[in-house]
Amino acid sequence: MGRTLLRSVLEGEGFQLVGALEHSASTHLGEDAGVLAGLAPSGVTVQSDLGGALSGAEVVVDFSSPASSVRLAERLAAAGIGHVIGTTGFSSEDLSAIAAAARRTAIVKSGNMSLGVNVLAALTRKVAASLGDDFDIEIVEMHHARKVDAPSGTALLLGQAAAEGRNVELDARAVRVRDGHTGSRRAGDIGFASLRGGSVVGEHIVIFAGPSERIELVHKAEDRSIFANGALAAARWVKGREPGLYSMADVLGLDV
Ligand SMILES: NC(=O)C1=CN([C@@H]2O[C@H](COP(=O)(O)OP(=O)(O)OC[C@H]3O[C@@H](n4cnc5c(N)ncnc54)[C@H](OP(=O)(O)O)[C@@H]3O)[C@@H](O)[C@H]2O)C=CC1
Ligand SMILES: O=C(O)C1=N[C@H](C(=O)O)C[C@H](O)C1
Repeated sequence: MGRTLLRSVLEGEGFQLVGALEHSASTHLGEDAGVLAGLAPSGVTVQSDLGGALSGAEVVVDFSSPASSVRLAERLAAAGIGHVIGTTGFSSEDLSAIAAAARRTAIVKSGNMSLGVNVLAALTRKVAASLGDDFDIEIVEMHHARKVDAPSGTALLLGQAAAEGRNVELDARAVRVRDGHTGSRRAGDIGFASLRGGSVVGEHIVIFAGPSERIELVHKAEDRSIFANGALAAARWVKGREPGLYSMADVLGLDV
């Protein structure tokens, strides 16, 4: 995502790249960020020094790992710099740390930055609210072979929308893995299935399986630029906002 994001920043309008941060073992340290993204030199060098990378920054857009996003959230909160978090795979402790940071600075966090998925989440909430427990909700996701977390952040976001539509807690209803003699499906559960393979950018299906009929809501990402462009819309929106933890529905003004 770093390279995709660099291309969107450097080719788009209204943004100035002031820093590019990587982990300390990255083979890209010292490279020009523009060249790394396949563009003309940008004059910004990829570095692992947080203080250096943050110098002059108004907003940080962060697609990294849970541990680094939490560390970054704490640093940005102390500095009062806006934070856009696209990272997925957080533990509940990580989420609490991010919520605490959001008391001191504005954070937009979403498991999926695209317009399409956030509209899909709104639809999922509405369909879930319209149907009873005799419609079983299952969420299927497929991603490229190198994705490291499951279920995807998007699947969890869609599961959360379904749970809100049904007015239940996702944690109490989620079935994230099935294996062996599981027994029959419990009415009201929200199931997840994760597939990994090849170069799939990201596909999600929300299935409402009822007696003798089924509704399926589908999103297929075709290019990672949709995530980068959504993150930049969030960066523009979050700059100068009051501290708080915001979603892409807030950024996009979706009525959900
Ligand atoms: N909220 C959102 O909208 C999004 C969130 N994320 C999250 O951001 C974090 C960082 O993500 P990311 O930059 O991918 O992590 P990494 O930099 O760790 O990349 C993961 C690996 O997957 C490879 N890869 C990415 N896309 C594909 C594909 N379509 N086919 C085959 N290989 C692929 C990358 O290859 P290469 O280095 O060559 O690109 C890289 O080796 C993660 O937590 C991820 O879930 C990611 C995308 C959108
Ligand atoms: O790791 C990815 O690639 C993606 N991660 C996000 C997720 O976990 O849902 C968003 C997108 O689907 C791509």
